[in-house]
Amino acid sequence: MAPSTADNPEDKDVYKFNFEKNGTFKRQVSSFRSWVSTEPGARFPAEKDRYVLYMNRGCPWASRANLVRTLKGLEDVIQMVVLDWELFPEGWSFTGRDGSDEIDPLYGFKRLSELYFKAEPSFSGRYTVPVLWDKVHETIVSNESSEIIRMLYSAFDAFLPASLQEKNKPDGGLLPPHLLSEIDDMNSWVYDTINNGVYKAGFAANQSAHEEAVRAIFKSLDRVEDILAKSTGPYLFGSHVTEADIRLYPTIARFDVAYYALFMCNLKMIRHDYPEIQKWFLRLYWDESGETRGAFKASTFFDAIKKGYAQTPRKNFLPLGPDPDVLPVAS
Ligand SMILES: N[C@@H](CCC(=O)N[C@@H](CS)C(=O)NCC(=O)O)C(=O)O
Repeated sequence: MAPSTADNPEDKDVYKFNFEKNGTFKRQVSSFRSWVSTEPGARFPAEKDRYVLYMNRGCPWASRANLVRTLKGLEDVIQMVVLDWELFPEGWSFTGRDGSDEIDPLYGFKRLSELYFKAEPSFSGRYTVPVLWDKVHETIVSNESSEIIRMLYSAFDAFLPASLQEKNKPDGGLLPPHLLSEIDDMNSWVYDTINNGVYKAGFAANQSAHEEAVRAIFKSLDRVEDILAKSTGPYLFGSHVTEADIRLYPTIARFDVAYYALFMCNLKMIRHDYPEIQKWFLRLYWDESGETRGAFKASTFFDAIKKGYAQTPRKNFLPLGPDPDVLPVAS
């Protein structure tokens, strides 16, 4: 039987978040932080058919992991399991709805929490996606998407054709060593004010925390717009897709369809107000070339995104946007 939905999302324990003193939403720090490695003797060696990515099509953090799995062509190397888009009171679940898995194919579980308890019987944190699972040690390697994606860039390259291996890619691949510190710098403000910023806006405990988050989002989107306008190529760091594009993309894909209305990030829309970001987004979404092979579109599920965010609790914030409230008469 499919798990039941709480009538009022506010009643769900899963939506009882932690906040800073000023009311800013505080995300849990991920607790499984091991790495798949090609080093001899590694506890989690890079092997084909050994690891499983548990994901959810609405979640931007899980989607970035799915995106990199597809971008790298790892579909036959790393198994993927899809949970329902709805966050039930018991957490992420297997229902078979909308293309998700009916039941956990490994252990017959109905909830993601069961996997967490299999890995660590005393686990007391949140049952988040994505999860990278090791079928040999029967445990979670990592539940931190920023680290999972870095594992996927090159650890499994031995199982891929030469053209998909990072060492053969022009300009150093998805995380070029010469751009590492610049990409890390960008990741840090993009995470704080955009990727996680939208959650700070939507899940703020009070109006002023909401407003602070919304203003920070648009300040950073202006900054991204400027970076793209000055870029020497179509992407954030020039002619090739890098981690910076990968980490920005899931939030931009969700912006107009979910965050604008449902998290009240409504000072501006990407499609109408940010021409450079819109051009960048459409290029990535529709690209079928050898550079991405359709991976961005293939990892974007608007139906699950809308349904997933529509079931999150609404707060009665006073909307900041649109800005201005009314446009001048057209001349
Ligand atoms: N830092 C984590 C965050 C993952 C995360 O918060 N995922 C959300 C879904 S978008 C989740 O699973 N939430 C369930 C919960 O908090 O109970 C990552 O990037 O992997």
